[in-house]
Amino acid sequence: MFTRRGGLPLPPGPRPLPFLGNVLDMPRKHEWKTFTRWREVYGDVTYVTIFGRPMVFLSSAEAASDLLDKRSARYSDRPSFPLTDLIGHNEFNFGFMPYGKRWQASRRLFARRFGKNALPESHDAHRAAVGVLLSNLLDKPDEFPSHLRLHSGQLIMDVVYGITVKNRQDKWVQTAEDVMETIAMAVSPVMWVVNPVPLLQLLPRWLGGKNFAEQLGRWRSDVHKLQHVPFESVKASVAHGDARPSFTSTMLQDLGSDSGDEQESLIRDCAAIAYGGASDTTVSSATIFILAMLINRGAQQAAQDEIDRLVGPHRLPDFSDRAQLPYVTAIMKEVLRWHPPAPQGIPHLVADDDVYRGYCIPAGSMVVGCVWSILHDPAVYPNPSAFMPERYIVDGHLDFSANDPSRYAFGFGRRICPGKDFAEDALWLLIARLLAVYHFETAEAGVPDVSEFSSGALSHPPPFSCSIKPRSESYVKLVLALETGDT
Ligand code: HEM
Repeated sequence: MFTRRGGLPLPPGPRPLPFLGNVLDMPRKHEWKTFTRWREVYGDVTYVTIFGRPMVFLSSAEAASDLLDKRSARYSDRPSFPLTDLIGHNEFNFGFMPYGKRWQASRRLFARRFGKNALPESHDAHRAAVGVLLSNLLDKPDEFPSHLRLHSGQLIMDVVYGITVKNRQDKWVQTAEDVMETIAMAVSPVMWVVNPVPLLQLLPRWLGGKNFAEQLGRWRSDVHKLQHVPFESVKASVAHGDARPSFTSTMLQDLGSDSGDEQESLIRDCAAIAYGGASDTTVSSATIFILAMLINRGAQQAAQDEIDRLVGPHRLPDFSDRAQLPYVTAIMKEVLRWHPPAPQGIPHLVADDDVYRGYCIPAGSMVVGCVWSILHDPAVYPNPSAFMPERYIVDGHLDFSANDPSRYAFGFGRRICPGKDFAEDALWLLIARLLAVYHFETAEAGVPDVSEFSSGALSHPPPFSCSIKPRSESYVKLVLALETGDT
């Protein structure tokens, strides 16, 4: 099982086959379950190879933090993903760029709108998007999955481009959803090292062969549209002097007249990536929240009691109430832990040979922080499969200093999600306001099978139905007043 390299053993892992390596050991679905099982069998640092390419799986907080956080200078590169590269993401998407100057410049620019200090600039957009969500739920509660998608599309289009999205059929939302679906597939573990394109091109057309080349062309064209079309529209508005405030318009206005195309393309690319990073993750976490409320009715009631005591029925909870609503915040944290939307994060790449606990970590290894396994470690989160917000409440106070799920759910080191605090704001307001206004109850079909979350880079709960009813007439009036702007 151990192969020596530079005199040191490689970390343990499943026995590889000649040439193929561990290709047959790689999971095809519910990857997080396999990675957690590997922890039980081989320990929290597991080594596999696929066609000679080394991969290291870190499945404890200690191992992930030792390498990806504390040695981040060495562990912050990205492997290339064959399909994302073919679609063109490596050319503009800093999430897939190698560690380097363009990546650093992108992160700096991104932080100007999505960093902690800039968060209040987006609060009105959060309130507006949640307002539309509350109102849509009043009209057509059964269509909540579609309303959640609209909420995330509206929020991010508003913040990034100042564009008002009216419905899910909106062309911007459609394009972004298509692009995101492709990314999620292209970055899923089965695609980490296998390039499916040459194989698929060899197939006859009736088996998807030539169609796949056409499909690739469509994907590239979607990416191009997402990257250029909304940006060009904002650029034109800035030139006319009638642009709405947004990440893109502010950054373009701040550009000096002598700044070149390079700076402008950086703004354009960061804007497109913000949409990509935010849309599906926000939908997934919001849907997981609703599912959790069906499963743990006690948690729903406890949060509503807390809101009733502090806020009452004549206004909606707001960001200024956050410190006084610890149970609502605990629910938000537990949503991120119970089923993290990105269960195995995005793999990093180690630039040079390294040594950890006496093992050699070879240069060029793909290094995966197993987010789900870490957040389901029973030593840190007892009874990990239960949805238990009270695990963050100590002596009546919110305390997640020892077990904050956000330390892992958003990835690691210098690559940690740059939208982390924005995402928490979005999820917190959505949870606080939905719980204030609505009761969530199991529909006739019953509670869905929670083991059936979708596989891949971004994971969603299985489709489920749910009964959503206003908690009182006074909340109905509040929501109707939001519709008329009469608040
Ligand atoms: C619940 C919501 C979210 C979750 C769970 C999440 C999770 C993650 C994870 C696990 C990574 C990989 C980090 C790593 O490589 O170690 C990541 C990267 C990234 N996320 Fe998020 N994210 C969320 C929301 C957002 C939002 C709202 C934005 C934009 C506003 C965003 C933008 C990005 C970008 C641009 C990257 C690439 C960073 C890089 O490679 O340097 N994410 N996210």
